[in-house]
Amino acid sequence: MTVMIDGRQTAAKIRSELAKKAEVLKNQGITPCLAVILVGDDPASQVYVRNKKRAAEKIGIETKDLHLSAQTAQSELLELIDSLNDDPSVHAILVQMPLPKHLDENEVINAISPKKDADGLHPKNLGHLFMNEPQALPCTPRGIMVLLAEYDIGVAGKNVVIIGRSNLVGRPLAAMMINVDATVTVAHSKTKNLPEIAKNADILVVATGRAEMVDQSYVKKGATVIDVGINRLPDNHLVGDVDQASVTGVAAYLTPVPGGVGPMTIAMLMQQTLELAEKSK
Ligand SMILES: Nc1nc(=O)c2c([nH]1)NC[C@@H]1CN(c3ccc(C(=O)N[C@@H](CCC(=O)O)C(=O)O)cc3)C=[N+]21
Repeated sequence: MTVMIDGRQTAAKIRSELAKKAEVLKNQGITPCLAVILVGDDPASQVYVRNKKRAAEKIGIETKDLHLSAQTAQSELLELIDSLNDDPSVHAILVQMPLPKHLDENEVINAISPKKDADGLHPKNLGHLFMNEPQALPCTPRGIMVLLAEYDIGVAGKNVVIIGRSNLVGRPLAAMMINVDATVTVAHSKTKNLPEIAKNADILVVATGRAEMVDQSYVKKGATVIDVGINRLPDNHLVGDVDQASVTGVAAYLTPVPGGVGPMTIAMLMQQTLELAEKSK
């Protein structure tokens, strides 16, 4: 029997708590505000940005939409970030990734004030995370930790295998897992004997960006499988990085795509915006 983890429901519950928190802040004269910078016209990015905006509106978080052309120069983007850093009405800044090739993502993340780092990706915040004194946290890994807690899936002492070592997901998730006493393996495209290593996992997190690459040969009976992938197929339907049909019946818990980690990412972004607004007092 495989329990499907309901990210939509968990995210909805969190959002309704956040709406109350936003109300409290407003009564204190603070209107929480998230600035979202989107460079270029990637259709997937536009969908995410729209989802973020809708979630923010419902909670009572203001958003500032800054849509720049795909040809925007690095200097222009950095100037925009500087002006948002200096704008007291803005509490959180997110630059939608990936950026067009001619732009330097790391330099852009570095330019965001750590105090307004909606994504928790600034090196200072990543450093705090690695020292187990977390400040702003990356939203997708944080959403995964909250989902596991919500379903009472313990992490301490468990073998956690993370496939994928991105700055957005794999690396910060490894730190979060270490901080709660998991035994962590980070696997990636150069890893040898990947199915064998994955099969050691009590909790397997798949964040490779390769549609349905993980099937039941990677999964230990009774494991928890977290699917971080969002892949749009040519026929326009959405699949994860896990072959869900193959893994169903083997895993004890599985996150679906859509409706798993994705909605949690957005809920965590909203939570962080409120936390940053609160700290700005
Ligand atoms: N600076 C930055 N921060 C991010 O957090 C960030 C980013 N860049 N770039 C891209 C990834 C991806 N991401 C998602 C957010 C929501 C859904 C989401 O809402 N997914 C829905 C379905 C969405 C759909 O229908 O396309 C679901 O899984 O149920 C998915 C993916 C945030 N990311």
